[in-house]
Amino acid sequence: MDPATTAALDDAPDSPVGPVLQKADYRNAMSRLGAAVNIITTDGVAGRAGFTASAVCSVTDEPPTLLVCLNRTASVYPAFEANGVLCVNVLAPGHQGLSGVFGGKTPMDARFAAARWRRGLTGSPQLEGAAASFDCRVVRRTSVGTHDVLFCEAVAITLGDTAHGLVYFDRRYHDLLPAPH
Ligand SMILES: NC(=O)c1ccc[n+]([C@@H]2O[C@H](COP(=O)([O-])OP(=O)(O)OC[C@H]3O[C@@H](n4cnc5c(N)ncnc54)[C@H](O)[C@@H]3O)[C@@H](O)[C@H]2O)c1
Ligand SMILES: Cc1cc2c(cc1C)N(C[C@H](O)[C@H](O)[C@H](O)COP(=O)(O)O)c1[nH]c(=O)[nH]c(=O)c1N2
Repeated sequence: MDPATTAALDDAPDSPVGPVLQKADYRNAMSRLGAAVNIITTDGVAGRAGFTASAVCSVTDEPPTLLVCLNRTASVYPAFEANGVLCVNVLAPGHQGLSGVFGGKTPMDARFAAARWRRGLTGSPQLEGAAASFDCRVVRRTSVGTHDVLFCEAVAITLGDTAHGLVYFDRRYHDLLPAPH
């Protein structure tokens, strides 16, 4: 393995399990793993909440299920835990600013004031102009390290007008525009 491209390793001789990766090495490498950007919303007994997430992927289409990874230290965590429903809103070009607003620290009312929303079947807010929205019930959850992995079964789907998207890669946003035919 090329040392220049290998993550810095802690090869302390007393380590019984071999090399230990540093968190920064993991994050640097993950910054090369481009991902769609999503705003995950919920509403219910614990109130309305939303956050930006790139740790989202498809699990199975029978039943239609996605997973969402949520840091348990996030201010939105209690709302997502109690409500049991959420909407995965896939962002489109032009949503970079909105992603920042939902990416932390901004008060919840100010986050939702930054865009227009509809109420989905589960009651979760659906973003107008999203590339796609998956209105879901959380059917299972498991904790791994700092995060909960939420398994979310879609009960309704809304598809945007055009196939376009927003990707987070190398710690920056990149528009994905329709290819010319
Ligand atoms: N999965 C996540 O929780 C996640 C993903 C992306 C960004 N973020 C947060 O957004 C902020 C900016 O991130 P950035 O991408 O510009 O730079 P960064 O150096 O913090 O992260 C680089 C990459 O590492 C991964 N990552 C970052 N924090 C993580 C975490 N706590 N758990 C698991 N994976 C994580 C993501 O893939 C991210 O794109 C940071 O505060 C970061 O923690 C969190
Ligand atoms: C591009 C990008 C991508 C992600 C995030 C941020 C950004 C900018 N954040 C962080 C998350 O949005 C943030 O912690 C929440 O908004 C909660 O912040 P507060 O605790 O409310 O300030 C994030 N958090 C998380 O738990 N899972 C994820 O997949 C992501 N992905």
